[in-house]
Amino acid sequence: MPRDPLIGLVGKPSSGKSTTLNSLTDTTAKVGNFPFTTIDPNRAVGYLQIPCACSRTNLTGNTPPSPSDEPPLQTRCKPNYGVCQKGVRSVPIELLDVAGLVPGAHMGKGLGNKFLDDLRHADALIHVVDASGTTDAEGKATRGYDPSQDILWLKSEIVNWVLGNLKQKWGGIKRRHVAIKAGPVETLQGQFSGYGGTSVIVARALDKLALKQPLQDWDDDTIAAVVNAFVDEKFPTVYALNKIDHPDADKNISKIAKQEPPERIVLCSAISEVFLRRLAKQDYIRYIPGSEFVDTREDLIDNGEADGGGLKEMDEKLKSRIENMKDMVLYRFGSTGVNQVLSRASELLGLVPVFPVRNIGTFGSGEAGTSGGDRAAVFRDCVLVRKGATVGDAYRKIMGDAPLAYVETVGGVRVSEDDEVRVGKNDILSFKVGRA
Ligand SMILES: Nc1nc2c(ncn2[C@@H]2O[C@H](COP(=O)(O)OP(=O)(O)OP(=O)(O)O)[C@@H](O)[C@H]2O)c(=O)[nH]1
Repeated sequence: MPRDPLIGLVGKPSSGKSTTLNSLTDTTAKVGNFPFTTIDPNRAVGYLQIPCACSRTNLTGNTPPSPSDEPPLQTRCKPNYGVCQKGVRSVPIELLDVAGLVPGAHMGKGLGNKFLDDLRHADALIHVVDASGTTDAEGKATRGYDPSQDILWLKSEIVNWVLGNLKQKWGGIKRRHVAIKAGPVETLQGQFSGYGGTSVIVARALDKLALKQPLQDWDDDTIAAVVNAFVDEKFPTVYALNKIDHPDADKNISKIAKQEPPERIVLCSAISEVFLRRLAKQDYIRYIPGSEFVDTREDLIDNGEADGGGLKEMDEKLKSRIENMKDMVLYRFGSTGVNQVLSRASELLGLVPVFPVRNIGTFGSGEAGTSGGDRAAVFRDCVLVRKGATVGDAYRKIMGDAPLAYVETVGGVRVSEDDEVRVGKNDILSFKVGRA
């Protein structure tokens, strides 16, 4: 059965990894349950925000049109896991906290191999970079450090780890490759499977390089280029440029922006997100996590809520911190950026949310005419599948090995097991179990 996607968080000490993880996994937020039963100590559950199927205005689920402008199904959306607020659904996703990375890790420095061993399970990485330049490569306090260096050394640690292991065995690998007349994908997949490398990933890496020479003639540079391409494919990485609230961050961000593609970069201030959520919990402000909207008691009174929305009065020091945060982070960057970090990682992986429903007419989970459960509720479930997944892949992920009779999508239209699942197409599915 295809497993759930796993996103690894990496970063040198003091880059803000724990703060970022805390803001992504905020257990006290109203996010509901999650479906993962066995959680490793170094795993955590984050919530990926996606536009929910309930926000599609063309879906009515056999209900009379709503008198308001609201999409007709939105008020009845009740996820089993996570939450859905005004059509924005928070879907649980597993995160892996990969600790102890410092330069030299591939030679066993820091937590070294332990770190690299954990990493092999991740499908994508979030590299938390201290964009303020106030911590050196080992995480010690300094000023004026160039954080673009962190991006380079972290990648090279992973590459050197894989390369070191491969080169130790290269003689034998070559001989076997020639003896059994294997293809390069087959041979390399055998070597890279321990890092979660599938034949599709290996083939994509080799396609990018378009090598002419046969594997047995590869020189050291070619082997290194192959490992580099494999690491790029296996661990697509988002750079979370953290501490953007710090005055030194701007120049470092400009430098990294010249070095890395824009879709890999997200600017964030993890500490601002943690701070805002804490104040919201203590009823000092109204704040939708991850948004740019922060309302104080005064703001709400100005907006006509006489009791200030029941919010508490803040002292001058707290008020000025909030104003400062609005100026330095929210107004300049649109949000604290923390939610975008996860969204970007999911985009890199090409995750597609699939909404399995029992009843394709109502989008509910109870069959029409049966009792039990909240029959008015819609889109109870949502699972994340990878780009290119088929209806059959989604079925096996959700239902396991049970025999499949047929599958329907919106409008009761039958779809084939081989049809691809995409956002807005074949992503609301009703599986009929049994013999066709
Ligand atoms: N200015 C600023 N400081 C931050 C931000 N995020 C984290 N910090 C500070 O950076 C320091 C390190 O943060 P942590 O989250 O503990 O960093 P870490 O990477 O988990 O560090 P280790 O536990 O040593 O691996 C703390 O003093 C945080 O308060 C941010 O967005 N802005």
